[in-house]
Amino acid sequence: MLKVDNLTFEVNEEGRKRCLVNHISFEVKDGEMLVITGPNGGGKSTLAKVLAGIEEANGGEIFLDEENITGYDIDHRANAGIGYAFQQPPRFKGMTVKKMLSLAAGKELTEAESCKLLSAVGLCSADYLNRQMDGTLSGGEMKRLEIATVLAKPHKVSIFDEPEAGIDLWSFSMLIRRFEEIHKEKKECQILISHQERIIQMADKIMVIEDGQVKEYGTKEDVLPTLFQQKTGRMCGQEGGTC
Ligand SMILES: Nc1ncnc2c1ncn2[C@@H]1O[C@H](COP(=O)(O)OP(=O)(O)OP(=O)(O)O)[C@@H](O)[C@H]1O
Repeated sequence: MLKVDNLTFEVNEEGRKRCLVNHISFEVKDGEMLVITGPNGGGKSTLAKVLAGIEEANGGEIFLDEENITGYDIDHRANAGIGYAFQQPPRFKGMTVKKMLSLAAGKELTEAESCKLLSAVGLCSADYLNRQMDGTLSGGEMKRLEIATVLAKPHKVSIFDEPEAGIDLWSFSMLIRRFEEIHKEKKECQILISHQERIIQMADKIMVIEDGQVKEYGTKEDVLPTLFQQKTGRMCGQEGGTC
């Protein structure tokens, strides 16, 4: 189980503090899927980066199965069981897809295992296994490979930031199927950041984040009916304050 208590993260913008994650608390039980949604620039990716240890929280605590992981760096959190797929994945020159998948899995993968992973994200292994993870791959290909690296091994918590972004409809359907399979196994906590209705519909719980704050948080049954009717009244210059 992941438990997040009063998490805050602020940045200094030209001498002014701005709170991007403002006292956020929530929990995700084993087997549960939380979908985080909300307007652009609301703080969803920043929250994901703080959870993964890419950004360091200014306050609050994160527990993974009773273990306080707040002080852990990115490697330590990954070892503790947090898997994270970036919104815009980084490229690695000199690394093949096959090598990257094996590194992500923590063991040398067979051809069949790599193939299964690539199929889950709609890629044909014959075309990709020996490709370099570099600038020759398109944005959508990189995105799908990044997701495959998170799917390469079980995690206690898997975080996917806008998995739908830049992915064609056919690959998206394959991916949804894989998320549903993991969800049915009821072992991992899944956190999906998304604006996509089909993904939001899969959730057990939905959290809406705006201006770094939780605007709605509850079961799908509670949050979904009002979700698509909400309007945001945000004005220029109103975003964010201090934590
Ligand atoms: N390191 C940083 N320094 C300053 N501002 C930042 C930093 N990282 C993000 N921001 C700003 O914080 C706000 C939240 O960004 P974030 O990427 O978390 O939003 P988001 O909810 O994921 O948006 P989207 O739906 O567009 O992906 C944005 O206004 C962004 O420009």
